[in-house]
Amino acid sequence: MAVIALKCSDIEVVVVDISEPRIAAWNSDQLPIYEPGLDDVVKQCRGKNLFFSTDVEKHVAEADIVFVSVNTPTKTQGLGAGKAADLTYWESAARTIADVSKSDKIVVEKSTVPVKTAEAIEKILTHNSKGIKFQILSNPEFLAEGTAIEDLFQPDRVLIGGRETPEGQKAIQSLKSVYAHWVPEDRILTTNLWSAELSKLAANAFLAQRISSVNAMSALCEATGADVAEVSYAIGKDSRIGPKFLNASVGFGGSCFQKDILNLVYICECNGLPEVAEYWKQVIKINDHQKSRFVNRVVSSMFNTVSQKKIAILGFAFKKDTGDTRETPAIDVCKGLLGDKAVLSIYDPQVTEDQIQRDLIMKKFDWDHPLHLQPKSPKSSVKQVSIAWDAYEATKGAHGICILTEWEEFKTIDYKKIYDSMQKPAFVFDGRNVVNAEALREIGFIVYSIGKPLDAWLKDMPAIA
Ligand SMILES: NC(=O)c1ccc[n+]([C@@H]2O[C@H](COP(=O)([O-])OP(=O)(O)OC[C@H]3O[C@@H](n4cnc5c(N)ncnc54)[C@H](O)[C@@H]3O)[C@@H](O)[C@H]2O)c1
Ligand SMILES: O=c1ccn([C@@H]2O[C@H](COP(=O)(O)OP(=O)(O)O[C@H]3O[C@H](CO)[C@@H](O)[C@H](O)[C@H]3O)[C@@H](O)[C@H]2O)c(=O)[nH]1
Repeated sequence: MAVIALKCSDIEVVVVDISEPRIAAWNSDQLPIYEPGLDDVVKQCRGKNLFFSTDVEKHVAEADIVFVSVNTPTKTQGLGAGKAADLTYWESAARTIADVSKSDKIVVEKSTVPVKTAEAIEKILTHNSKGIKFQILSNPEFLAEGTAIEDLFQPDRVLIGGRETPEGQKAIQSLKSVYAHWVPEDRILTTNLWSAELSKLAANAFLAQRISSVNAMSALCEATGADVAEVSYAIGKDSRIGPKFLNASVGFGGSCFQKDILNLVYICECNGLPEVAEYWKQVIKINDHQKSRFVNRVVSSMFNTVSQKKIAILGFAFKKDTGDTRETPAIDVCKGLLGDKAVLSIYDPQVTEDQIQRDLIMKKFDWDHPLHLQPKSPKSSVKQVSIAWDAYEATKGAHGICILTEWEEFKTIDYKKIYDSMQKPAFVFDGRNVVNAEALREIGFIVYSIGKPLDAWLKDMPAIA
């Protein structure tokens, strides 16, 4: 919304949210999320044509176009628990729109939703409409965190789905004219509603599938002596495959991939397609396998026990350039190591202590609810976990280091200084392939890099899954 405000000075944008602390933060100098370039965009428009408010009803009533970007968590109870999208917040937003509207509106699905959600939303809106006309459009968001501003300034495509009626087509044109302020026309795709809704789930499923595919290969590389970076490079040269999104890792995280695939799996099951559902489920199974394979590698390399050993965790966010920890692989890796009684010292340049403690205690899927509905701070903290201010403090006296986020600073820290302060033998388990393994081996470290030929030490201590 901030980018729309920046690019369309003739449009007034009001962002409304039921969370008071969040809106207060958006109105302050300390924005509630870390995203490169965002501060600058907000500062340029806030108070001019970009406003943040908790007065949902007033601003919805006044708007011509309402973008609904509320959370769509995975259901934790009842029908479809663990898979289906929980549309409680969406339904509540739609009811608010229906209740407070006094003029015709375009309602845009910006949240990622199951296919056919627009049909349900239409029913809620028209049921209470008092003669007011609503047009529903699907306009899924494809930005990635960490590069959100770049992605929004120069999107590969903007996708708008709408009804095939004259009113639907007119609404599509209205939304298209917003993006046309800065996006070339040939990058604005228009489709029917269901294609737009499904394309979002399909895009994330394909992207996640690429990572699970390369991660599956990484296991085979370790077993055979192949190097996953060389394999990725070689296959990426095939223009049909392409070079992007082929980095092996400790596993994918983030608020979208797992949730959206589970949602896709559920939709397949509901449509009588169990084989298709099973196919997509494998993407998540491989991702879970990759995380537990990493934990097993750490434990087995360190004489099959990490009990009471200090392990430094470098990086907790789900990727670099964000403070977001939703579904970060670091949660499962840390829980796995804690299960083996390790003592963890965690450092991440953008994640707070409170957030890390909360993540290690929170139940699966609980993170995806509005802030004020989540537990405020952990009832108790995980005692074997401490948070460090930098990589040197985190690694002091440690037996091993796990690199779980690819922050640039982890490439340039002084590993000799770190080695000297650690217990010996000193281990580095690089879950993001960011370090120069050879240089670290020369210092004296035993190094494990995902999908790379194994040190003699590691070969002698196979990780049994
Ligand atoms: N984060 C991403 O990079 C990304 C990218 C593409 C799509 N999406 C999708 O966008 C949606 C939102 O994701 P997010 O990461 O911004 O989630 P989020 O949890 O950070 O934000 C959702 C906000 O909606 C507010 N909210 C809930 N119910 C409300 C209501 N009835 N009225 C007003 N506000 C309400 C919450 O308080 C919260 O601040 C999800 O469907 C997600 O899948 C997210
Ligand atoms: O080669 C790669 C690329 C990514 N990742 C990991 O995959 C996860 C997701 O990364 P990324 O897709 O870059 O970030 P997200 O912000 O989750 O963005 C995804 O999810 C968004 C929400 O739906 C979509 O809008 C974006 O298009 C889609 O890329 C992260 O843990 C990455 O570290 C890898 O392990 N290897």
